[in-house]
Amino acid sequence: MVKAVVAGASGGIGQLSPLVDELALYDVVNTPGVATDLSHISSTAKVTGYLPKDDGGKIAFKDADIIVIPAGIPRKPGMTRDDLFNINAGIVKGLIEIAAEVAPKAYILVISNPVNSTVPIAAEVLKAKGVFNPQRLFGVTTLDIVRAETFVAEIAGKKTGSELTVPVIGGHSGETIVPLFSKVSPSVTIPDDKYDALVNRVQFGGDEVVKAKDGAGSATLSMAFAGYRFAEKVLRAAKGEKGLVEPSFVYLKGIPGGEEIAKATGLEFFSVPVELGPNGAEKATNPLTGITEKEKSLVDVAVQGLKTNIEKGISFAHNPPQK
Ligand SMILES: NC(=O)C1=CN([C@@H]2O[C@H](COP(=O)(O)OP(=O)(O)OC[C@H]3O[C@@H](n4cnc5c(N)ncnc54)[C@H](O)[C@@H]3O)[C@@H](O)[C@H]2O)C=CC1
Ligand SMILES: O=C([O-])CC(=O)C(=O)O
Repeated sequence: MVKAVVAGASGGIGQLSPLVDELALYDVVNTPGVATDLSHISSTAKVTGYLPKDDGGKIAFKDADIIVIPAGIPRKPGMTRDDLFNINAGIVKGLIEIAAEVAPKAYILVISNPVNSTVPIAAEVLKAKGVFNPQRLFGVTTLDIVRAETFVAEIAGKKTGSELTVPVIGGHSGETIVPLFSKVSPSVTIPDDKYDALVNRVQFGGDEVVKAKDGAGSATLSMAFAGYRFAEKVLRAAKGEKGLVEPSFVYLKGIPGGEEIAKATGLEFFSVPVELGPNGAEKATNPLTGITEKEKSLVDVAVQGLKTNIEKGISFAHNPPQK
């Protein structure tokens, strides 16, 4: 039996249907409707919806195997992901507190932005409750990889991005997002005159959507695709499938292979390709070996931005503003 929880389930991203036996939806609004809607899909999953009243959060999260968190506000044009911090930091903190109490062994997938700060908040909350397992906490950066695959495929003349593996590392906002085109598999040649624009499009793909939606939010459908891809890999790996690798924003020191990346970057958190397995992130691969000079300078810029974002999250977790 696999129980999955989606917290923030009534939003644009939350309405996805993972491959699970039991799907508990939690949100501050609308979950009865979303749950009824999803329950009509001919899958084996039992779908239930919970609201905060009557301890709905705790009941929804209780003994979950995987908890996906897309709860919180999305961007509007002109905003950075960091502008979401003041509202979303508290939302993520509250949800992780529930997870720590009633589902301490769950794989936790944080989608809520700013991921560069919400994942450190989650780690600190779990540490304070004595249940932090770094191998089971993931910042979801898969949409950056999906975008990179799509945009590289366009330039490389491939039919679809799914023919390519494009590592994207670092964080999940603007210049903290670092695509490694030198490590695309199968390898591609990016013409020099297209390189900078391609990097920029991957780094600011989210802004492209925010602008086009013109006030109606940020990416939801492509994020649902990306979230599903990542969650499904975590679940397949949990069931014993081998060779499943996907980059994710993780706490490096708690994952085999992560220590050397933490040393090289001076950061505790960084998105790196992780090999998934029953324990969660079984191994982190050092993506920095053999990268080009251009990629090295992108990493340097990313590291600076990430340092600030990570510190902001950690400090919020220890000193949340008084209400
Ligand atoms: N990691 C990534 O690649 C991406 C992250 N995002 C982020 O995902 C988040 C959600 O985006 P959307 O679904 O478009 O927003 P949305 O506004 O459509 O949905 C968010 C949902 O969260 C719910 N919510 C608010 N407080 C809550 C709480 N305390 N507990 C449970 N649910 C709560 C809201 O009621 C709403 O239904 C945003 O922060 C957005 O920036 C969006 C796209 C990509
Ligand atoms: O751009 C945003 O705010 C949402 C997001 O994280 C993305 O689409 O990558």
